[in-house]
Amino acid sequence: MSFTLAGVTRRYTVPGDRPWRRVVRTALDGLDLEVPAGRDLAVVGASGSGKSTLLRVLLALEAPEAGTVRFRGEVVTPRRPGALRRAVGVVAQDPGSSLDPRLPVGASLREPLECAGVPGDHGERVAELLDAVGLDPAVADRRPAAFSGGERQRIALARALATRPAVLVADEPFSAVDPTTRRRLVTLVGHLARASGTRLLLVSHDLGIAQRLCADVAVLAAGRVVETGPIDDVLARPSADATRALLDAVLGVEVP
Ligand SMILES: Nc1ncnc2c1ncn2[C@@H]1O[C@H](COP(=O)(O)OP(=O)(O)OP(=O)(O)O)[C@@H](O)[C@H]1O
Repeated sequence: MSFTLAGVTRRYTVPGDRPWRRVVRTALDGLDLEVPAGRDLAVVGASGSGKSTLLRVLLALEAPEAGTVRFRGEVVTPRRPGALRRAVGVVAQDPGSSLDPRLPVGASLREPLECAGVPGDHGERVAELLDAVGLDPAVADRRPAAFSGGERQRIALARALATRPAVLVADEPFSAVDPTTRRRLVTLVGHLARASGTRLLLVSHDLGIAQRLCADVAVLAAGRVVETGPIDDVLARPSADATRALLDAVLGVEVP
């Protein structure tokens, strides 16, 4: 996958406690991160640590105020995303945000193929994608409202994988579904990624899911990467307070 972020700072200016006041929030604070090719990375961290902002900057959807984002060695920006858009599929937390409620799901699956300029009417690929995520290809003419939350997330996953991207970026993709559906989706994502050779870049607050799907982890705190490495080692021997706090929250005990 091969992303390199160097000294990335992203700030937001928000209204303060008086109409004329403004407060600057530093979401990413000189963040450095190397995501090597051929590895699956989980980005974990407490709420507000900057995970979603990191994804938006890394996907060149937002420009940082300082620092650079490189994809396969090339600097990428919202105006010049280079090879990035084609190489990456994205699954959001809420499948509602990636599926147009007015479109039959077959059309939603066709869209990324058309945008990428893939020739043909894509009927076969749409059927293959629905089948791959465990849905009957005959449902292609139904609209998103006809599906459950878990099914919609499967369709969003199929859409993200439609163009056979090199990297699947997923922001808390399992948080809006019930535990049973979540387990099935986690297994499905792992299976599909392995089957298609797609690398995963997963944002999650669930360390168990992160460990199940990714070999590496980067722990974020206050807009910086405070610890990174093989996830089994990091979770067994955490060195950053933020990692210990995440483990405390999962285990319900203090990790020394
Ligand atoms: N569009 C925005 N406008 C204003 N502030 C923002 C915006 N996006 C993020 N922030 C602020 O930046 C900080 C980091 O937010 P971010 O959503 O990246 O964290 P997160 O780790 O993804 O949190 P969560 O796990 O709760 O989703 C927070 O203080 C947040 O309020």
